[in-house]
Amino acid sequence: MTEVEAAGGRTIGRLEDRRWIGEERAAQLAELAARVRELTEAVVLTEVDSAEIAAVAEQVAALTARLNAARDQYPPMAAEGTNGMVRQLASPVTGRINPIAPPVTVTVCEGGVVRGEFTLNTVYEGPPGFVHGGVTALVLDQMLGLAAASGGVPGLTATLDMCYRRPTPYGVPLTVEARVTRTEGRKTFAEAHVLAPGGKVTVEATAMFVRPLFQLPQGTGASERN
Ligand SMILES: CCCCC/C=C\C/C=C\C/C=C\C/C=C\CCCC(=O)SCCNC(=O)CCNC(=O)[C@H](O)C(C)(C)COP(=O)(O)OP(=O)(O)OC[C@H]1O[C@@H](n2cnc3c(N)ncnc32)[C@H](O)[C@@H]1OP(=O)(O)O
Repeated sequence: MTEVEAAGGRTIGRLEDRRWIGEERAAQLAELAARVRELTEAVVLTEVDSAEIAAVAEQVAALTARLNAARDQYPPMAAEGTNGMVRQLASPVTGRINPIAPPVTVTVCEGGVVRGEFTLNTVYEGPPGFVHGGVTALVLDQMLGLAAASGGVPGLTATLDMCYRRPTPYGVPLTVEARVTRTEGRKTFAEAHVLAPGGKVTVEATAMFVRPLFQLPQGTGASERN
């Protein structure tokens, strides 16, 4: 397939280097990731005594060693989709198998419009009581990139501009909507926003994606489903 060269001669996007996992294994890993998300929040919120913390730390280290007993060099970034497009299962935003992903559930609509549903827990706190602005930027970047890939030209983020209108609450369902505004050659422009319950916009973003001169892997030009 493709060999993609980036700065420093490093190659990216060689999908043939990745393990392609099936639905059953993806679902099993998604279940594990969900348990680890709960663990992460429990670590942040726990009030158990120090002996218990030490005991749990030992057990978690043992569990990590069990998973590392057989381990790959790369995430299984892609699994085959029904339409021949790849699914980035370990995305830090949409990846069901990645414990640091909220994860955002994505729907790709017609005409470069992408919609996502997600809830952030206390782990993502920035200002007390609200979501960290870098986390909403992460989510918006990914959704803008997906809009570009599905309705414009797939590319890397060249610019990302954020406008924080109101603090974003955690622990409640949030919506993110992104759409392509125009395409000029290798450049795709897109806009997006995050909506709190009740429909109030908390964050707006605009971005420009540039299709790199190196060849992108097959499957990056349309929808990403998780
Ligand atoms: C993208 C897919 C990757 C593979 C994934 C595989 C499977 C997944 C499947 C589906 C996924 C689909 C979508 C992915 C979703 C989200 C994406 C995540 C987004 C990221 O997480 S991505 C990481 C952060 N991102 C970078 O790591 C970029 C580092 N950067 C570069 O790699 C280069 O910088 C590059 C390529 C951007 C441009 O480089 P270049 O050499 O090709 O282009 P060049 O300089 O010739 O510019 C051409 C024209 O763009 C204008 N231009 C360029 N840069 C500009 C700027 N900053 N401001 C204003 N204008 C700018 C010029 O002014 C000129 O304009 P003009 O033609 O009018 O003169």
